[in-house]
Amino acid sequence: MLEDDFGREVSGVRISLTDRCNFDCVYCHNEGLGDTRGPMDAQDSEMSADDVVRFLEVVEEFGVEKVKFTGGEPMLRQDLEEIIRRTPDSMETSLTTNGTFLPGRAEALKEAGLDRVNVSQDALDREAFAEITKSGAYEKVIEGVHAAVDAGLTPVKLNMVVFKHTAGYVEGMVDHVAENEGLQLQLIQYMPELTGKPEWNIDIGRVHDWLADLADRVETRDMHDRKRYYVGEGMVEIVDPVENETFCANCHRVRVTHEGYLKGCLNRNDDLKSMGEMTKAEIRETFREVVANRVPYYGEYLVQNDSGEYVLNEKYLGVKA
Ligand SMILES: Nc1nc2c(ncn2[C@@H]2O[C@H](COP(=O)(O)OP(=O)(O)OP(=O)(O)O)[C@@H](O)[C@H]2O)c(=O)[nH]1
Ligand SMILES: C[S@@+](CC[C@H](N)C(=O)[O-])C[C@H]1O[C@@H](n2cnc3c(N)ncnc32)[C@H](O)[C@@H]1O
Ligand code: SF4
Ligand code: SF4
Repeated sequence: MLEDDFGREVSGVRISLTDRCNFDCVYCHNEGLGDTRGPMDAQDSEMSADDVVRFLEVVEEFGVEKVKFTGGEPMLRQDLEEIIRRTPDSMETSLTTNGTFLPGRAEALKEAGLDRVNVSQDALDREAFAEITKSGAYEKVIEGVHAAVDAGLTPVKLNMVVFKHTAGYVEGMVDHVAENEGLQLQLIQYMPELTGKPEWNIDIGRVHDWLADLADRVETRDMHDRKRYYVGEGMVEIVDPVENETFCANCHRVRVTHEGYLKGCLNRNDDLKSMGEMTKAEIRETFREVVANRVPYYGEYLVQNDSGEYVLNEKYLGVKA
């Protein structure tokens, strides 16, 4: 396995298959690319299934054992089943989706080799859901979650971004996963630095404290040092990257944008490396280079100046892959 200068082995890759989406969530960071969503038709600039598979075959050689497919909305890719079918068997394969296209496709994804799915569901309330996602697809998403559980794409993690619009629904979602087999809850700290709306922020520390009191037991996951709270039959995981040095110190994934750029960190766009028409040998070298240039973001790469603004740590100015 390749390791960066901070001792972080790269055991996983996170691939955005498209930046297109049928939702318009108010907080969306579009995997670090900001609001770059274009037309809904398939775009020539998107990596082809062949490109994705070639990359996966290369990183398998380096011991990468997990792949996460995401987007935009990855299920807008009609060749998603093909990509999953051609993903190396040695890899754990998961998908993060808004869930609308799972009804009718969950079974086929399972048959193609998908192990599990995360579905974004920010509230158990139709109106709040519509306000956040700017879509009327609440029922479709609920149906999608059921389809995923029935197809055995479990555990199905429900992704909920904790911010001003959802804070009142956290308790209901915790009860929901405790009562329904096959579901887990993933509470995601809102990342204001990607949206420019700091006023929507909620203190995630309070959610940790509340869950610590409620839980029967607490575990810490290797990836990102994330806390997992076990409440009754349910599990609630907190994803809290913001200003969290421990999270970054345990970051083991390289990212790939929908256009086939490798990047060492979600929040950095200055270390992009295009795979373009590369041969496997060239991808091998580029992957090594991107891993060698990885630096933790919070605590190391990004620091606050005297006015409280986030600026690049001088130590890393000029670090470009
Ligand atoms: N800053 C940062 N955020 C991340 C990272 N990985 C995941 N996230 C955020 O965590 C949220 C949930 O991501 P998912 O794709 O559902 O899954 P995951 O938590 O990464 O992985 P699994 O739990 O293994 O399925 C998203 O909002 C991501 O942007 C990371 O490395 N850095
Ligand atoms: C960018 S979406 C892509 C996959 C898919 N469209 C979906 O919504 O699940 C991946 C995850 O990022 C989360 N996310 C988006 N913007 C965020 C932000 N500003 N802060 C925290 N999480 C965010 C979403 O809630 C979602 O769970
Ligand atoms: S569904 Fe996912 S990609 Fe689409 S707007 Fe919402 S968070 Fe962003
Ligand atoms: S270094 Fe930190 S911010 Fe960057 S991808 Fe890893 S955990 Fe996320």
